[in-house]
Amino acid sequence: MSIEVSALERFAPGRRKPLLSKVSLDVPDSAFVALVGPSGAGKTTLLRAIAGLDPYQGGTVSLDGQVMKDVSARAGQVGFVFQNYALFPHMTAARNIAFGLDILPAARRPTRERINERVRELLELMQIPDLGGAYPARLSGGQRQRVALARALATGPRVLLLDEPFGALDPIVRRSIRSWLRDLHDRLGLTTILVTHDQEEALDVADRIVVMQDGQIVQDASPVALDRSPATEFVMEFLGEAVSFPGDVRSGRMVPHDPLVQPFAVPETVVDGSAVAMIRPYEIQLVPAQPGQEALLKAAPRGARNGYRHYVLNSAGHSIPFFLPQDGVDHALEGAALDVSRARLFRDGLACL
Ligand SMILES: Nc1ncnc2c1ncn2[C@@H]1O[C@H](COP(=O)(O)OP(=O)(O)OP(=O)(O)O)[C@@H](O)[C@H]1O
Repeated sequence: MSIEVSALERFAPGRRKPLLSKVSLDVPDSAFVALVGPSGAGKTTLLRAIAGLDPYQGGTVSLDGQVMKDVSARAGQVGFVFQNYALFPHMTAARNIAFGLDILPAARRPTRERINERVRELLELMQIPDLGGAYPARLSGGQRQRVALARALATGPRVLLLDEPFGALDPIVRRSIRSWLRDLHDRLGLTTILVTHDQEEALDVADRIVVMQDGQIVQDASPVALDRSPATEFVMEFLGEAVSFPGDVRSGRMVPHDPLVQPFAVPETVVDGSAVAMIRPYEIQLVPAQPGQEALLKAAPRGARNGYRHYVLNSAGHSIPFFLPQDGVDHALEGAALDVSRARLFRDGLACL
């Protein structure tokens, strides 16, 4: 089921800035989208508006091209799991899962046998077949999240909205539950929007990442496109550690101010003027310094990871982290300069095209 959000606006009393300012978003059928952004960007506000849980003052939300007016219009089609959407503590896992079916009007409610069968199916699907009789207090965090997901899926929704559902889980459980969630999404043919604070989680699980800032969408792209071409300096920094090298573009070459960094070619379309090159530490490479160029003398080792050693050097007033393969490090450092030709270029905070 596709989701189309068009020019959505939400205002709050006593607040001048809109919580959502003309947000538009198209999520095709079967897509898995991660919604990321700093705290207060409007992610939860947008998700709740899509779910129909909060009012909005302008714009529309459509499912499969049908404009949805309120939460009842979405009933049964949209399942949601919110971080604070706790299980009912006085009900077993099975009754929690059945809840959405139990409260249906009599005419639409399946028989008791059919409901119990559906609960059994969902417990199987969640890989917790024996926990139907357990009360929430007895379940681990990961098991509770599976029950909450089962409850959201009980009515057979085609859209799943998840707001930080794994926030409280430890990193190992979190990693395994998210790949399981992705499998589930694929198997059930769902359309899923996941709000997460964890960039790695977003890049790992989603086929599209939507970055929000100040109640607006600043970029909507695949993980690969987002990494290769962040639209703004903010997006570049938000998605992971980045190092900035201010400099000048002159006739198709970027010349960083830092003397340790080699100039590099940029597309002819980038006009001359000041610019900032931004790069991930693992993309920085060492190359032999050109004759007459300042060369690296030393860098402080800072531990190792995955066969690479982490270094930090101080140059031109700021520290530059980078990684080198662990073999042959020492002679690679001496007399070297930094190659940052894999950097993205920005001007006034926006990507240079
Ligand atoms: N009902 C409301 N009335 C007034 N302000 C609100 C209301 N709901 C949210 N806000 C404000 O709107 C902004 C966006 O909040 P929202 O919860 O959507 O952000 P978020 O991106 O989900 O943040 P977080 O990552 O911290 O959960 C925040 O500044 C918040 O204080």
